[in-house]
Amino acid sequence: MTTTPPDVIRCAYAELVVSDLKASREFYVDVLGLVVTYEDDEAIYLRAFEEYLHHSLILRKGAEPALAVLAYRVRGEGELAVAEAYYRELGVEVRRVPAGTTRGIGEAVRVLDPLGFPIEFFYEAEHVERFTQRYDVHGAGALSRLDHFNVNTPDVPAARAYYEGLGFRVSEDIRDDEGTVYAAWMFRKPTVHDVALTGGAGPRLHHIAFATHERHQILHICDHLGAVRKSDQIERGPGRHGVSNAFYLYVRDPDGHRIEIYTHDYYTGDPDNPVISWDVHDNQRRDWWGNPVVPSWYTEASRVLDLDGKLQPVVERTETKEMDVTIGADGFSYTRADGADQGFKLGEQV
Ligand SMILES: O=S(=O)(O)c1ccc(O)c(O)c1
Ligand SMILES: [Ca+2]
Ligand SMILES: [Fe+2]
Repeated sequence: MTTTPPDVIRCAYAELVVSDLKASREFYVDVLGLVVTYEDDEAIYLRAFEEYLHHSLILRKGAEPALAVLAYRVRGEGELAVAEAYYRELGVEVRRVPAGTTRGIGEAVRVLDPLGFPIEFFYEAEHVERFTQRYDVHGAGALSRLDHFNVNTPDVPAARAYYEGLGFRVSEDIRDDEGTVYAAWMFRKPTVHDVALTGGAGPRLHHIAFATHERHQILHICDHLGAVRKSDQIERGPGRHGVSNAFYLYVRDPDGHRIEIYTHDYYTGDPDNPVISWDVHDNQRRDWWGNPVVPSWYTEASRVLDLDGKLQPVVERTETKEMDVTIGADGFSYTRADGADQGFKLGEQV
């Protein structure tokens, strides 16, 4: 690449297509407590309590539940031309999007990136009230901000190289002793990640994560789902991640889109931030307490749309799959890496 990449600040918003706006509103607003910035019959624009840009999540009514866009904020309007040149040199589809194409967002550049994801770069956005200290409207499960995207892509090293080209750095990864890489976490903002690359058939959206300040807010969301008899929307957790050290919960929205609620990861902003590499057979990598990763977490994810709103085909992963090497007949995970008793968990337990 001869051109410099756009200066990305952070992950900023996602647009999800949902089949039933009312059912989705009950999930994202009534249960998760996101704030409605604007809504009409076609779409709902949502933000978390610390956010002052117009939205960090759009729910758009449509027949085919899918990811419509992942948007990154860049450091200034001038970065749009940089993004345009960078992606034209990559040889992928690039479009200039006039201000207001997306309510609340200024001029933007949209690309279908080399991994097959619809990505937007923007700077200008409408400011709305920041509810940081509006404790009178925070629920007991208040979400503070969007934290990261997690995407399924078949070739993690290739995806990592693409994101490193964009100036993202790796904070943690999961690999085996043959050198297969199963996942990588990459950041621009000084936290563990803005985007995670999860080896698997892709392009697919694995999840979108919101941060809370406190673990008890995550526990309240679990209790709230129990109270409305929607505990089946809890997919995995609550628990403590090995990678990132975050306390976490995964829930599935009415269309099956996966949302993570996440708190307590760590600062990564210094140039010499040490990269943490996990052995794929370490049973504490994905849950520090050794609790099992439910198979649906490995297999299910949301399809993505191209820039014209058509479903993108999915390419299977050709390298070994994490689920195959850690659970099932050939799978194993240890709690202790060496010594007589390694605390093996049999496949069906992990
Ligand atoms: O399950 S992992 O500990 O690998 C993990 C760490 C951070 C995340 O955001 C995540 O979704 C999953
Ligand atoms: Ca706490
Ligand atoms: Fe996550």
